[in-house]
Amino acid sequence: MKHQNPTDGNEEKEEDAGFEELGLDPRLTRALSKKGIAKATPIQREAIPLILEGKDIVARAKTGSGKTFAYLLPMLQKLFSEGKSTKPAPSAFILVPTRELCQQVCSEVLSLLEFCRVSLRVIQLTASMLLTDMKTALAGPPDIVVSTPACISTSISKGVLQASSIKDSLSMLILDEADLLLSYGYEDDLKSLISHVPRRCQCLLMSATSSTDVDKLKKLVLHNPVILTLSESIHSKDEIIPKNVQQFLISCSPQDKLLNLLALLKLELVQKKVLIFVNSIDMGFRIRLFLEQFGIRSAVLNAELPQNSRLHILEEFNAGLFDYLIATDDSQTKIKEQKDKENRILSKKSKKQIKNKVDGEFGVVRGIDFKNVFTVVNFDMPETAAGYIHRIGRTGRAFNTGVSVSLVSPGEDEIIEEIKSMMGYDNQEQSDSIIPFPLLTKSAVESLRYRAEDVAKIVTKIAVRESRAQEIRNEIINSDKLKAHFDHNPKDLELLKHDKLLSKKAPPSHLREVPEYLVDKTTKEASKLLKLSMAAMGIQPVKKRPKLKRGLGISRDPLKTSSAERGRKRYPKGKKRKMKFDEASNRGKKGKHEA
Ligand SMILES: Nc1ncnc2c1ncn2[C@@H]1O[C@H](COP(=O)(O)OP(=O)(O)OP(=O)(O)O)[C@@H](O)[C@H]1O
Repeated sequence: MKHQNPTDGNEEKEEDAGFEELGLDPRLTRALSKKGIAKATPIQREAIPLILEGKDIVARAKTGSGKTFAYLLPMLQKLFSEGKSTKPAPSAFILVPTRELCQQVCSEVLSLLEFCRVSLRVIQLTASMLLTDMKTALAGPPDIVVSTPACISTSISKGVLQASSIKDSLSMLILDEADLLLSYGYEDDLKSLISHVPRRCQCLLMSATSSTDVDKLKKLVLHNPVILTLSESIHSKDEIIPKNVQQFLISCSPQDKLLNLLALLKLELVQKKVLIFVNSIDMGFRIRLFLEQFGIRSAVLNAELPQNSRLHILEEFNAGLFDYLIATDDSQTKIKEQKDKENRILSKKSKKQIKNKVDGEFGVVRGIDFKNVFTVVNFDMPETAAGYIHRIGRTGRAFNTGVSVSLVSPGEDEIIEEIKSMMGYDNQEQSDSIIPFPLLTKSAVESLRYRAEDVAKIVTKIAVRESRAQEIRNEIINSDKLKAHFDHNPKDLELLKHDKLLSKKAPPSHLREVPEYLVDKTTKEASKLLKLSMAAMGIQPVKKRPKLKRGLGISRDPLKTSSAERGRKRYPKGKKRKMKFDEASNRGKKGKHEA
């Protein structure tokens, strides 16, 4: 096992290495330049020549560093040179932990093949496929299969893929997000597949974080691999997180997280597009309902949605059709809950009756290439340091910059310490690596407290549950429409809006804008500074979305209340009573009262 570090002195020359110097086929370099990709990233500079030489490699590089192309390009070149395959089984397997990643990698391969005008066939396998669909997909056979380990082992156990043919045909096996493959419970699937992998097969292991699982996989799959570490020092923080991601935190109570999130977004103190991570689907819907009362539209990406709805939401968000996406990163909790539930239910019902509501292959953190996300917000802190790294790795990808803001409540402090020590921040000079967010002042937060607390009160558990059920109904209908529609119009993104209003009543318009008098001078300056710095970096502010359609209520400016409202009975100061939805929404019309 060899460790490879960039040691030679001609780093500068290498820095500008184009793809031609790496020995890539001109069809591939032309394809990359058509995609506007000219300069190789460090992981690509190191990995591509070694893979072209036929070496097994373990590539550990930070999130967003281009690992996908680092293995796709040499893999395609190898298959190009093998020529049209007459083999009885696929030549290459790319194994990934989630269905979303399958889709993403498969579309990357398709796009490269299209540009190269090479007629290799790539397919993806997912757990929701019927056996007949699997048979159809694997007929031929295809040259490249992108799949989760579970689907490959199912197709072998069901005889759709012959183990003997794999032994004769497989020339490349790639495990992407390798450390997650085992923690997602794919160990048995991998072991059953690996027993059929021929010795001559070239195996690649890619991940941004290392773990004992990766070590386990190395022993299982690789032969005398080259271990690629791509950082100046083992403990450099850049090793796993791009240095172009500025990491901030806001300490607040769990109850004030919605208020702080509202202040960040409403006072425009963070740059769009914004990806908000939560640990549960309920919290995702609570945030969505809360924000839409203030005219901030979003979508919730979660495991309950039909798969093509999830993919369509990702495509719409990447296409910039909406600016805020709430992603439920419940990978750890979901698997644990599912196992607990199955164990509890098993005593009463047989396993086969368990309807698995939640898609076990769902995952929106690892490897998903969200386009142009400038800000990642950890509304709930992740359960592991690796989870944090992959979440904030959704921004600052390739050569872009990004910002992460974590809302940390007193019970979440230790995960911050765990993260700092994992990233080698424990020594003093690096203790400022995750710093308090400087643009949000206490007065700015307090200025929105009344409104936020009023609205938060009406976003009850029942409202969340109802909207969650409503969303499922909408998306199942959409999903059927989507399926039919996409068959005929694959490129159409306009068909469905996933960020449409979820509340039963149209939000009151006065909550949409923050009145001038509520925003202190410092905050105004900060917001202006942010816009100027983005403009200086050539990042256009995301265009304003068209105003929300007027609901049943007539929207009016809170400061110009009607005579009837001016005469409305005012409650003596301090006298609180249970507000209903409409009164809470009218509260803003008292204008000065809030200041
Ligand atoms: N050489 C390059 N120059 C510019 N952009 C690139 C280059 N290589 C890849 N990219 C782009 O960078 C983004 C991130 O690439 P990729 O998803 O492969 O990163 P990754 O290392 O796999 O990230 P993760 O750890 O999240 O899986 C993608 O949008 C990709 O198209």
